[in-house]
Amino acid sequence: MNPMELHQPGLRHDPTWYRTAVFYEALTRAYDDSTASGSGDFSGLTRRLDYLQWLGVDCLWLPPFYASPLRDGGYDIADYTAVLPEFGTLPEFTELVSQAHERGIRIITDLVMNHTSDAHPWFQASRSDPDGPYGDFYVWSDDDTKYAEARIIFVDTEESNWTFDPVRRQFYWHRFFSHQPDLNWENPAVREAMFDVVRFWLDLGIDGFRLDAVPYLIETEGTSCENDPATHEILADLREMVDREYPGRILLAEANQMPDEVVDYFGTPERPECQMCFHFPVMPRLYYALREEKAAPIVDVLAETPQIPVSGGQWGTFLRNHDELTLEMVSSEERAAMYGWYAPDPRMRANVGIRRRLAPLLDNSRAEIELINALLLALPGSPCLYYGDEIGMGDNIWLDDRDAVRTPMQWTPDRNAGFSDADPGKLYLPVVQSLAYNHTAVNVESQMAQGHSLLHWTRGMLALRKQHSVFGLGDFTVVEGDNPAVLGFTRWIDPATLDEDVHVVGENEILCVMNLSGRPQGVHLQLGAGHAGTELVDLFGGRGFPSLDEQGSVHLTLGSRQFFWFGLHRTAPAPTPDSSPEGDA
Ligand SMILES: OC[C@H]1O[C@H](O[C@H]2O[C@H](CO)[C@@H](O)[C@H](O)[C@H]2O)[C@H](O)[C@@H](O)[C@@H]1O
Ligand SMILES: [Ca+2]
Repeated sequence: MNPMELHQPGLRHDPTWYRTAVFYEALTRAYDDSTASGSGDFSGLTRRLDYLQWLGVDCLWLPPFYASPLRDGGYDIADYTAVLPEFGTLPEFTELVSQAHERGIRIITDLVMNHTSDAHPWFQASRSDPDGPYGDFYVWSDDDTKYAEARIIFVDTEESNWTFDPVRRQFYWHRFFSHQPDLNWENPAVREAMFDVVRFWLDLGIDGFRLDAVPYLIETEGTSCENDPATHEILADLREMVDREYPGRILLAEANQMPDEVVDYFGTPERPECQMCFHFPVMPRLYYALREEKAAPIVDVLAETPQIPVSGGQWGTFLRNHDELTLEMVSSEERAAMYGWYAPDPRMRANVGIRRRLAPLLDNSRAEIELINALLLALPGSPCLYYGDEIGMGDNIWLDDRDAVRTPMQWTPDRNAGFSDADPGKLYLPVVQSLAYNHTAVNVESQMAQGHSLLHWTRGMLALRKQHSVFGLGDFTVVEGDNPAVLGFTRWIDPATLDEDVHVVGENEILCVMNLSGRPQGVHLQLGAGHAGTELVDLFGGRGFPSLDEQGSVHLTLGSRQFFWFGLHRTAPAPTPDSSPEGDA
């Protein structure tokens, strides 16, 4: 058992907790202001833990809250082991961690390994004293011609990945903003310093890290400077250290890459890297499938996704986060279509993506919001919700950059949406005041009071998912159907094949059927003869569905954007995993 867990009364010993967990991303600054300063803080987050527990959140992901000039939402770190004073103190942070643990909620934080702020003392020392201990901490060059094949990521603001520093009279390398110099990971001292940062936070009891912008650690001439083999070596070394010194803590990769490249961030059985990787390619396909009214984009991207190469690995899935909805992982034709559907106003775009929240993206259609969430919860992976999307919060495209989607959480219909007691003019960003998403209409308190609100619906869905570990642990098989607008798939598991310490509850085989179209659809689904006579048991409590016939097929009718989740209760024993589930395919 992980010794830390002896001191964490609310946490159950569960080495693979992240495979069945629901994650929730909350910005400390945006969640709750306990001091009327105009900015959220740790104590504010702590007093909202009961809400998160009620909602069904298992793990809170906190983006950077470290000392920072805040020129990139805190991803520009000026001191890795100090917290931003406006967010509170280190003891207040550790209190947040222990209060979360008491409620059975784990906490992961962001680790920004690729770069620092230019205000970081390491950079200041590096630029002023090239021969000193930090002289080689960053990637310096006499000219700006190296690594010419590396793309620019922040295309809205940057023209080059090199910037001239007038103090050192050399160029420094940066994959993001010019105020975020890349660390030189070829230098062993950088690795030591960053591993110590990791130890510092793990010693405080956090449960792991989201590894920010992790493909860009190492640069090699003549390459894209992404996914370098030496970057993978660093990650494998990091995992080795964490497993040795802090067993049970997790690493989650933010590698915005194609399926065959992102999968490498799990590492290999001999050299594991991250237990989890965000699945960037699947996210835009969910939105694409909804507008094209076809299952194929989802089926295709999952078919292109290689098997996770290590045991115990898990995808992290999401609909939105604190960044733009990135369109880097779709083709230029798909991107053009998505801009047309989802970002008709150029103000809605940022870099290669769309800076809008979930509800406005879907025109506040409750049916579409429910359907895309049902996809998120049923497809392979552990889902990560973005704060405020559980109540259908809106965005503010008149704010700069990704601030559009980082406005204060809307708790009540009162002043400042119950987020802060400060003068409204003092808030770090204004509360959303648009007609459709005004905080007087969209807030937690009102939705708590309405049994059919999106908030109650979301909570119910998380609870249902939790009753069936197959959603987190199971395999995925597409079911053959005759209607391209309907996605059918099974999630299935053979508990006998799982390690003893993996705790399984609920159905072993679930059929999910989702109508991606805005019109009613009929579909004939073919599960195969091994499923002959199988009963369909609606997990939402509905009745009167036909059983599968002797060929293992069934005809279903779905309303506009409707979905079903059925337990499959076979009349004959399930085939062995090799032959299951049918092709039984
Ligand atoms: O620290 C710099 C940035 O790192 C993350 O960036 C990611 O977001 C980008 C879009 O905003 C994306 O294009 C890139 O592939 C990612 O690595 C972080 O999430 C950002 O907030 C941050 O600015
Ligand atoms: Ca780098």
